[in-house]
Amino acid sequence: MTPLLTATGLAIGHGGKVLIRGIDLSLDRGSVLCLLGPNGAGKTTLFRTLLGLIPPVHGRIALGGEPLSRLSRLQVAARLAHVPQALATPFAFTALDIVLMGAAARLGPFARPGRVEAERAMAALDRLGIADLAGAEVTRLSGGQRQLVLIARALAQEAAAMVMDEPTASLDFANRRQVGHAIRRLADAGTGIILSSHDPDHAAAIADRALLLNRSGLLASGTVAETMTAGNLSRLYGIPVRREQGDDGRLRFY
Ligand SMILES: Nc1ncnc2c1ncn2[C@@H]1O[C@H](COP(=O)(O)OP(=O)(O)OP(=O)(O)O)[C@@H](O)[C@H]1O
Repeated sequence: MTPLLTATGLAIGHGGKVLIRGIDLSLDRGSVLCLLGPNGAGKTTLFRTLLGLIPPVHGRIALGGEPLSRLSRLQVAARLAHVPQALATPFAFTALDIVLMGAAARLGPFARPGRVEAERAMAALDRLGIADLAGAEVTRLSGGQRQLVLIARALAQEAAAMVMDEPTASLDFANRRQVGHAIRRLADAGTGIILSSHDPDHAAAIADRALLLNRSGLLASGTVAETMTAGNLSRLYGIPVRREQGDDGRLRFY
């Protein structure tokens, strides 16, 4: 089956200056790929490049087998949805308003969302278990609830793949777990998800594959078990890291 997203021989950076070169990645249906790396390694730059917001310095990106450079903004939106780190709006939109923006993302700029989009938005809220929050003002929701609304917005876009930049960064332990479960359930139902995290335990709990990036470039790429070794994480963060596997099979890092 054609991967949802591929990058081949990719070099990323700003203003033509290379930050990281030699990135090859592939995202399949039902898979969670986690980017790990220290602050400033280039995770957000990679995401922005994959979304077509900044041009690659070299290399090729394809969405569903089609070169990204040949796709219109609407065609990209139909293939790849973006979940930002946090909902940055001071306005009292309801959760349904926010999710409708995703449902309408595939309409032209002058089309108004109608009944079909409203139903799609409600279905997305329902799949994330927050249909009861549809009428709630987002400024009054908890950080975890707001993050679920953002994921519902991406889901309503009906793209096969999603990019999530540190989706659990500002969340407490319980909210992080709730959002993590929601992400895993979406992947198990077929969505391909590429996300970044600063928490190796959480990444190992929800991801199938990992990509380790530091300021010198791409350190490792492959399954969580083979890439998230104590040696690789020690090199990645520049501190000694130990890895243990619990009786439940979960990897934990100290
Ligand atoms: N618009 C820009 N123009 C020039 N350099 C930039 C720009 N945005 C980011 N950078 C630089 O690119 C490098 C990578 O930044 P990026 O935000 O991609 O890292 P990151 O891995 O997402 O970091 P963090 O974990 O802190 O979010 C940094 O050195 C940053 O200063």
